[in-house]
Amino acid sequence: MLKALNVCLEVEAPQDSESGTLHLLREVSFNVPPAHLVAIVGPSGCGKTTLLKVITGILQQSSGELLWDGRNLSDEEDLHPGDLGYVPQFSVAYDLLTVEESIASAMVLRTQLSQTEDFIPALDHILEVTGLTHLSDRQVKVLSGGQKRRLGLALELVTDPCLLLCDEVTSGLDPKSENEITNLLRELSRGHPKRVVVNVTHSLASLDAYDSVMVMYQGVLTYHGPPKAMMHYFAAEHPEEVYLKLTERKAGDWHESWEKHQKTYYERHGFDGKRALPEKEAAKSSGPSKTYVREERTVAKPEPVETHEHHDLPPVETPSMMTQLFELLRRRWTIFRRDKAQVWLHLAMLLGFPLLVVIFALDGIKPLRALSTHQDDNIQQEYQQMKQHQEEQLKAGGLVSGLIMLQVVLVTLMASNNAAREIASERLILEREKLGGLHPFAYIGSKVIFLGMFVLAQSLWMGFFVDMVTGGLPGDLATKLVLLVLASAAMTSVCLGISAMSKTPEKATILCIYLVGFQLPLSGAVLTLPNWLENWVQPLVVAFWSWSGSLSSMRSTAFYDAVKQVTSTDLISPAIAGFVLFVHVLVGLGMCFIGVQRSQWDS
Ligand SMILES: Nc1ncnc2c1ncn2[C@@H]1O[C@H](COP(=O)(O)OP(=O)(O)OP(=O)(O)O)[C@@H](O)[C@H]1O
Repeated sequence: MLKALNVCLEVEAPQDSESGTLHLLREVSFNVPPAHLVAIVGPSGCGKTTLLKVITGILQQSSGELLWDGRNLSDEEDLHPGDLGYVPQFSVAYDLLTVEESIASAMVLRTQLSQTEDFIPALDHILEVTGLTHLSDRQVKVLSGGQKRRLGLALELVTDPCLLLCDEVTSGLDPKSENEITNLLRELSRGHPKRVVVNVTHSLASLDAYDSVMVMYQGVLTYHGPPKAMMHYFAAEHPEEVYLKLTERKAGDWHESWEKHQKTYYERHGFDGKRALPEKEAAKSSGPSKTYVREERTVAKPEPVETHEHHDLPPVETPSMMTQLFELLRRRWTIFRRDKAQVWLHLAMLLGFPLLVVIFALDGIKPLRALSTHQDDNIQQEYQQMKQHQEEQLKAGGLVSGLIMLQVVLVTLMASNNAAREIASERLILEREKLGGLHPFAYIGSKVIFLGMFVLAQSLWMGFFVDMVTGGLPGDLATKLVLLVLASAAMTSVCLGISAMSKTPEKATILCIYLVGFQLPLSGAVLTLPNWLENWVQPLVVAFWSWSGSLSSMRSTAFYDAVKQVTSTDLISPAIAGFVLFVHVLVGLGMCFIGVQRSQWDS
């Protein structure tokens, strides 16, 4: 049984509002007996979704209690992820996966069926009961609104939950489909002796199929009883008239009225967990409010519940973290492969950016090579010899510094492009999957491995290619490559952190673009910052560490002096630069962990 006792939810009102607090739910109390299908109806904005979110635990009530099967959900642990099914209003499937792939992925992430031979039959069964078999190989992006709602429901059926909460799963369907889905919800409510199915709906036409209806109005519960008795309670001829009746009184008055009648209605219809009263006795036992409610006509007797034979099985166990991680990686890779625009963009950047660096090097390769032949231990002598070629040397210094910086900036640009939207663009799916038992480390691990492949491919190819074409830039190649990889990893990690903390992909993208945009001017490679500012800014600038560490790796060559002539920014040793970049990676991962853990349903 699902029970609510005086559940209230208050939030801070917007600053310009007169009162300091908004009462989204006020003293909502109800009992929903087992094997029961209940509809929540009410005018838009009356708190239906909010009530569902409080039941799921997404929102925490300010006061009051919620009990499931006698267990207080506020004091004890939330429901087991396998016991709770929540179909939100929005689609929680990836556009580029097919219907079948989406359900199969939910099964792998939320159950241990993937290891067994029951996997395919279970998948086929879910497709069949939700009427999606003929759409199984269709991509989610081409589904209609109604079909997406069926899919949302199918994704929740993978764990056979005891408490199934649906937010407008029947909205946007044609009357036939709406009937089919309502009947399916009804059948599901009978499929387990303890199961409760709740559906928020705007459609008043098919209320008769529900065992009971809750009518919400401005955050209060104004009625909870059988659909036919609802018409009587509100003295309405048609269900639609109920909404009109609601506006005739204040929400508080409706609430008081219902408080007076709730007990009687519950006793009469057996919602208090006891047997329903015989009809005659029930009619005597309560008279609805004389002023607002007419004499009761025929009260719909709840249909005899046809409970399927069902053993009280423990909730479906969630799979191991590694299983989830590999499934997330597999799924991410499938989505990436199918997003042709992304694939081409990545290829263009991977191959085009190193070419861009090389184009800038073309003119300067000659003096660069000339300079490289003069390197030896006697730098002073070398310097004297080179004095006459002052101009070429300055050019070579500027070129070496510029080429290293250009590589770093382009690599960080690719990194931010890879990571900025990675989490923010799938936030709601992540929230749903977290509720379904997804381990945050499995999720973050899959992102680290997926983006790590780009980090390695982009930075190593950039480093090797430029080195190969220019005939070898000065300095130790291995050190330069490590610093380039670390620059890419640091920017990827920080941008992934920004993505995890941001409410929308747009916000994440803008922040990451700013971050990359400021790398060049703040690195000190072109203009030197004042000392007092440098100490504050430099620790945060990825490009500075990779650039200056790479230049320092040339310390034993004539290039170092040449470079020092074109910049007065202090250059940091490769070891320190590598360490600071590694710290950046850790900070980004920390942000990512905090952001992923944080609940962001309102994205
Ligand atoms: N976090 C919040 N802060 C402030 N107000 C909120 C918050 N969440 C919801 N609300 C407000 O609470 C009210 C109820 O919202 P809710 O989404 O529950 O309505 P609803 O009955 O489901 O509406 P609809 O039928 O249109 O989906 C709305 O006025 C909404 O603006």
